[in-house]
Order: sequence, then structure tokens, then C-alpha cells
Amino acid sequence: MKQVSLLGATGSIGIQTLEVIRLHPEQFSLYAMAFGRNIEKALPLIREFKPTIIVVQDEATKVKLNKEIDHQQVFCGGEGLIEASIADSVDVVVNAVMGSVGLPATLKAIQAKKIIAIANKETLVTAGHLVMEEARKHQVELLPVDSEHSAIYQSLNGEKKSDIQKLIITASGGSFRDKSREELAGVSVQDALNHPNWSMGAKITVDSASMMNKGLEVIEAHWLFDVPYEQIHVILHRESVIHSMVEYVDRNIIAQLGTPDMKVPIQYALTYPERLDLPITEHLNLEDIATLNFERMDMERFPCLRMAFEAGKAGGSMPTVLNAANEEAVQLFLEGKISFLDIEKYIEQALENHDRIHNPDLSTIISIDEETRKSVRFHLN
Ligand SMILES: NC(=O)C1=CN([C@@H]2O[C@H](COP(=O)(O)OP(=O)(O)OC[C@H]3O[C@@H](n4cnc5c(N)ncnc54)[C@H](OP(=O)(O)O)[C@@H]3O)[C@@H](O)[C@H]2O)C=CC1
Ligand SMILES: CC(=O)[C@@H](O)[C@H](O)COP(=O)(O)O
Ligand SMILES: [Mn+2]
Repeated sequence: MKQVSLLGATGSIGIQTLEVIRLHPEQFSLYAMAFGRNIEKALPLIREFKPTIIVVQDEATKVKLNKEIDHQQVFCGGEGLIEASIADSVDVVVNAVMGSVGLPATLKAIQAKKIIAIANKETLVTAGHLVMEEARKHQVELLPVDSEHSAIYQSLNGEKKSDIQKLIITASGGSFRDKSREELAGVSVQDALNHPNWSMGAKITVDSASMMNKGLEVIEAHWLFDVPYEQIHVILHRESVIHSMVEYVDRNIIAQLGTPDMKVPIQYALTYPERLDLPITEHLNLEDIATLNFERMDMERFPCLRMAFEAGKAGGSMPTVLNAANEEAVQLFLEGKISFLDIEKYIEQALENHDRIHNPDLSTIISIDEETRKSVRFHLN
């Protein structure tokens, strides 16, 4: 029996993780759950799964929650996320919070030698060098939940790293894949949230539409698999059936295919190295799909992808700035305060105004993250 700590339990990945846990009660039990402020969504989950530790975003939410339940161990904020990640009884930490707020808990979970199923890609983008250094030091392997990285992880199984020619990451193209740049000027939040293939949280759905999601995934892949940016390739693949591929030096390409359903990579990370039945997910039927399409990625059309490659290659503190500016700009877009095209403008400005710091430590990363967010908000006023 694996005791799971689930950070981001009320989110899209969180709810699907609970579906997997519910399916295999003999394999998994929910020991800890963390969420932000969504008490309404959390209450039935608390009543059903009866976690020993509960974490909420702030004191006010804790006070509200305590009026609804009688629970001994409710923690708050970043410290709470860490408590939930290092508790002795926890075997696996599923980090599915949204944003760089997940970073300190990931580092502490590694130091506590937990199994880590990582959905929270912002952690790896903002501080990949620190996360991977800790993972190496403590001999902890990060199990990717992100569908592309789960695909690459499976395609690398048993292979030599030195035989990799390139990683090929597939992109659906997101909500605006058929719009020209001119047409993007007037798009609404509702339009952006209409992803063609996946049902996900709001922030990642907007990232998909701007192609920043793919940019973050390139940086995530660089760190997870220790592959240089020059050997990471992105390709447009509308169907989201091939989740990503690895090409080897002998021209063999190994790909992972599956129904676009996040429960598949979530369960794989939870059961690894075993596999279990997943009856709640449809089988992939290639005869019904009939055709798979591939298109060259246009960096002019998708400047967020270009900026992510550039920030990743520049390294140091640049990916921290890229990520923080993006998180803040997407939030402003979701609040209706800026337009869709402003997102890339704000990120570009933040990157231009930043003097790169080589090999930033955790406190430097946290302060750069905060400063970048402030500067994005400042330019708005
Ligand atoms: N959704 C998907 O299919 C995929 C997601 N990912 C990655 O997984 C992560 C989660 O994505 P997704 O599930 O879509 O996001 P959601 O927005 O749906 O969920 C985010 C979760 O994090 C919680 N949360 C947010 N801030 C805090 C905080 N400060 N403290 C504690 N909890 C917090 C939210 O709580 P509350 O509900 O109370 O606000 C919610 O439970 C992201 O990094 C994303 O990029 C990767 C691949 C696919
Ligand atoms: C499901 C998942 O892993 C998402 O990150 C997904 O990849 C989004 O799709 P696109 O970014 O390819 O549109
Ligand atoms: Mn993905």
C-alpha cells in the first residue's frame, strides 16, 4: 500500500489522481491533501478520503474549513505544503499545484527521499538546476506526470542516454492553432479556454493556446532527461495521440501513444515500475482515428515557444523570469485586465529588463520570481 500526499487535490490533475486512487484502494491511500481556497470542492473529498493531513493556502481558509470539519491537522501555506510532503508516513508525493509555489515542497520531498510524481512543471522551469541537483544528491528519481514527459520516460526505458539523437515533443497547437496572428488580437478568455483535446486547469489551457505550455515543457524535458536544447524538437500534432517520441542515433524512433486522458500518465507515475488496469479510460482505437497529422512548428507564429527556447539556452535566472512573467501575465489575462497578445509582450519585456544571474540559489530564485511578478503588475498600472 502506497500512502499518497496530493498537492493540488482540487485541481484538474488532483481530481484525476483521486479517480486513480479510488480505483485501486488496495494499492493507494490518501494520507495528505493540499488545496488552495476551494473549500466547496475539497469538503466531499475530505469526507470521502479522510486524509490525516490537510493543507490550505491561508489562515482565512483554515478558519472557514474548521467550521465545517473537526480535524486535528490542518496546515497553511508553503509551510503546510512542506509538512504534507515530508510526513514520515508518506511514500509518494504527487505535486499537482499550479505554479512556482510548488518549488520548496518539491525540494523538501526530495530531501526526505519520497517518490515524486511531478505534474507541477513550473517547479522544473523556475529552478531545474536545483531540483535535479537535489535529486541526484539524494538519489531520488522524479516520475513525470506531464503526458509528453511520461511518453519520453517510457520511450527511454532501457536505452542508453548516449544513444539519444533527439527528443520530439508533440504539441496539439491549443485553442488558437488555426488562427493567424492578426486574428489573435480580439480573442476572449472563453475562446482561450476551449482546448481542442484536453480538459485542464485554466492556466495551462491558456499556456497551450499561447504555446508557452510547449516552451515550459521543453525546459522541463531538458532538466528531467538531461538533454541539451539543441536536441529537443517540437512538432505540431493535432490529434494528441502520440504524446512524444525519442529518436535514437540509429534512426529508430520510439513513441508512446494513448487516449488523451491524464489518468494514464498519472497512474503510470503512481504504479511505476508496475502497470495496472485502468478500466475508466477508453482504449485507443487507431482505426477510428485513421489519420495522424504532423506539421512544422512556426516560431514566428508562436513567439512564446521561441522565448522559452532562448531563456532555456541562456539559463541561469532567465527561465525563472520567463515562468514568473508568464504566470502573472496569464493571471491578468484570466482576470480580463490584459489581452491575449499582451501575455507575450509582458514576458518579452520582463526578459529584456532582467540581468541574468548565473546559477541562482533558492532564495535568489524566490526573490527574482517575486520581483518579476511585481514588475509585470507595475507595467499594467
Ligand atoms: N491539467 C492537466 O491536464 C495538466 C496539468 N499539468 C500541470 O499540473 C499542474 C496543475 O495543473 P491543473 O491541475 O491543470 O491546475 P488547476 O488550476 O486545475 O489546479 C491547481 C491546484 O492547485 C491548488 N493550488 C493553487 N495554488 C495553491 C497554493 N498556493 N497552495 C495550495 N494549493 C494551491 C488549487 O487549489 P484550489 O482549487 O483551491 O484553487 C488546485 O487544487 C500545473 O503545473 C500544470 O502545468 C501538466 C500536464 C497536464
Ligand atoms: C495533457 C498535457 O500534458 C498538457 O500539457 C497538454 O500537453 C496540453 O496540450 P498542448 O500544449 O499540446 O496543447
Ligand atoms: Mn503536457
